[in-house]
Amino acid sequence: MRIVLSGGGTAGHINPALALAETLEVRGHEVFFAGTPRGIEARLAVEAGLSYEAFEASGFDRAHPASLPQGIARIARSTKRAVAWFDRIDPDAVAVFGGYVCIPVGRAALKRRIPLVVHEQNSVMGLANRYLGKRADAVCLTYGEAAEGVRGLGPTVVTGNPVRASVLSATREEGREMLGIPDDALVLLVTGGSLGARHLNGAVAALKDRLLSHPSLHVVHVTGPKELDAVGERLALTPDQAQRWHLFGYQNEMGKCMAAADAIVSRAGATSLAEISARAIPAVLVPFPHATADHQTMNARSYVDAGCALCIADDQVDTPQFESALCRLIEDESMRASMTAAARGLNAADAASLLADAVERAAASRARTRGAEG
Ligand SMILES: CC(=O)N[C@H]1[C@@H](OP(=O)(O)OP(=O)(O)OC[C@H]2O[C@@H](n3ccc(=O)[nH]c3=O)[C@H](O)[C@@H]2O)O[C@H](CO)[C@@H](O)[C@@H]1O
Repeated sequence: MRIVLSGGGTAGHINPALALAETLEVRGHEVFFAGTPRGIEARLAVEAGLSYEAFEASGFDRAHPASLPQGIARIARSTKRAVAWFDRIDPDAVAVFGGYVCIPVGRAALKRRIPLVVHEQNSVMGLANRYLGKRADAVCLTYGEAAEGVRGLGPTVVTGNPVRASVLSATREEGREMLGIPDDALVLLVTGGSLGARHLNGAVAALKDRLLSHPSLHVVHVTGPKELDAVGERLALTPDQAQRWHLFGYQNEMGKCMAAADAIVSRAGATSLAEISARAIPAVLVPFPHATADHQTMNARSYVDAGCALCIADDQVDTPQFESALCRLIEDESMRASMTAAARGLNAADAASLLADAVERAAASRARTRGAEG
């Protein structure tokens, strides 16, 4: 079958689509990716070897009211182009993962009666997914609660959030070799998600001396592409300290970094959480407080309730509460062991497979319709 995947804006929407693409390709399907011309998806999907088609799409910027008619006109043009593209490649199903680019791609699927599957990573549905989900053949969820209170959604199924093979299969040895970190060191990974988190970066940097007072600790600090220089300046690492504080802007080998880590400090983006639980890494989570409907705090809840993470509110990261949570994570080996045990199995290990099943079911309904028409 020929399947089109679409998602854009941040890696949190894109990487689950890439994980699904891996499974669909193993099952013998041909996969295409539709994203924007300049978004991060253009790089990630092409690096993953997928055939890429670009469509302009943008949201509404409240500070610039003129962006609304411009955005609507752009979506109308892109929908028309996506319809023409579908007429050429004749896909059996379209699966969308969130981000504005999904609106023209999803609308084109509906116009051409191509089965549409929506995947929502978060505990609260995003705008594009909510809009398309009402007419979708299947709405696949990571958290069942995401459908609560959303009227008129298509049939829902909880699949979990698919994790890429590179994250699942990386080994601790590979990770440590890539980072140049000895086997007996304790490794703390710090990440603010694909865009980075300035506040969290600053709070961790402020604890530099405290953290490095642990003689065996190495910090792998993935700052976000735009934050690297500022964090570097703030840390002002001496050559000796730089041996144990490994700084990256965007890390292409996140799977290896996770495999190398004994503990993690992270925002609570849904895709990061799926990866953290798939690798069962003890975590301190600091949800981004301004995410739509505070969905990161809700994403984090099940991990905290299950006992595999501590959660610190963003406005507490400059207080002793954050410092003591971090020190506990590093120093309390038995707490880490019980967090690891609790994390195993929290995110459905078969999420990619369940989602691929849902896409295949939707695609098969089109094949049946074609058969009946023929
Ligand atoms: C500010 C905001 O609204 N963020 C949203 C965005 O976050 P964001 O894009 O940050 O998404 P996540 O934190 O969930 O996932 C980040 C993904 O990027 C990868 N990665 C990250 C950094 C890096 O240097 N290299 C790398 O490969 C991670 O391994 C992971 O696969 O999408 C998520 C999933 O819909 C939402 O839950 C988040 O709320």
